[in-house]
Amino acid sequence: MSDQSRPHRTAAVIPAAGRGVRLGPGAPKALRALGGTPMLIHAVRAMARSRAVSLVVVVAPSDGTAEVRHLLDEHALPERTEILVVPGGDTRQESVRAGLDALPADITSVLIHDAARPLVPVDTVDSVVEAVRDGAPAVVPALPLADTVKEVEPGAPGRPEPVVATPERARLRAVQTPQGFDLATLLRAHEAIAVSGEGATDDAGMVERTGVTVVVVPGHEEAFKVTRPLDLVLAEAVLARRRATDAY
Ligand SMILES: Nc1ccn([C@@H]2O[C@H](COP(=O)(O)OP(=O)(O)OP(=O)(O)O)[C@@H](O)[C@H]2O)c(=O)n1
Ligand SMILES: C[C@](O)(CO)[C@H](O)COP(=O)(O)O
Repeated sequence: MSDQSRPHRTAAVIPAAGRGVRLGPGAPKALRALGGTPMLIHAVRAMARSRAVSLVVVVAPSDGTAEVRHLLDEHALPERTEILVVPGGDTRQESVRAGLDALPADITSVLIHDAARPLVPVDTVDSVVEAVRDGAPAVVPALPLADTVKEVEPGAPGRPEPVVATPERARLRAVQTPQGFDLATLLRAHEAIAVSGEGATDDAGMVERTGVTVVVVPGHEEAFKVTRPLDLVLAEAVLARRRATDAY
């Protein structure tokens, strides 16, 4: 359980050090444009829109910290939000760890948010923060699945893969970010996983392995991850619709 006696201060860590291989050749994914603005700037604004977030740590490509600092300086961001930039690592897990290491001592809870999810609405961010502040040590936004999922036995490349199981779809959720944590809980998970040397595809998965219960709050369709070229087409369409209908 989180320490309820300390005053809350929430930070967001944005891992943005990936190359974006699945998106295709070009600049690191977080620096590519969405509606004329780098995806990372959208992601920082998405975190800063939450009144609960007073610090954002951007984890930049290790050879791109100066470029990222420059980008942040030239785009409008709320003045009440402090922004730090640190260099990332070779894996998402290492990049998140670099962001956590930069947090000041008064931070009690943290959001980990993919730069690759630039359009997450503030209500989703706030509901994650609220659940953590209410005492949940680990919270993920998630949506039910539309497709049926099969577990397969991976075989040789190009060969059909045998199905070994069909998990009950109604019990499955597709997990998004920001994922919210009591900071001490997430740090313990990172330390435990670093020792065992195992990788993990999200932070909540690491916390689960330490025996802590992770809870789910509703995610949002527009919090999807820009991973492949078609995702960028969809993100452009969502952004254009927002700009036509909101003061975005
Ligand atoms: N070494 C890494 C790898 C990933 N990330 C970040 O983790 C988030 C989720 O990763 P993903 O969408 O897989 O991004 P990439 O690793 O850039 O994509 P790909 O796997 O296609 O190269 C992204 O914001 C990415 O920048 C990171 O900070 N450091
Ligand atoms: C953290 C995540 O976005 C949750 O769905 C996802 O696991 C990241 O995976 P990636 O392969 O690093 O994009």
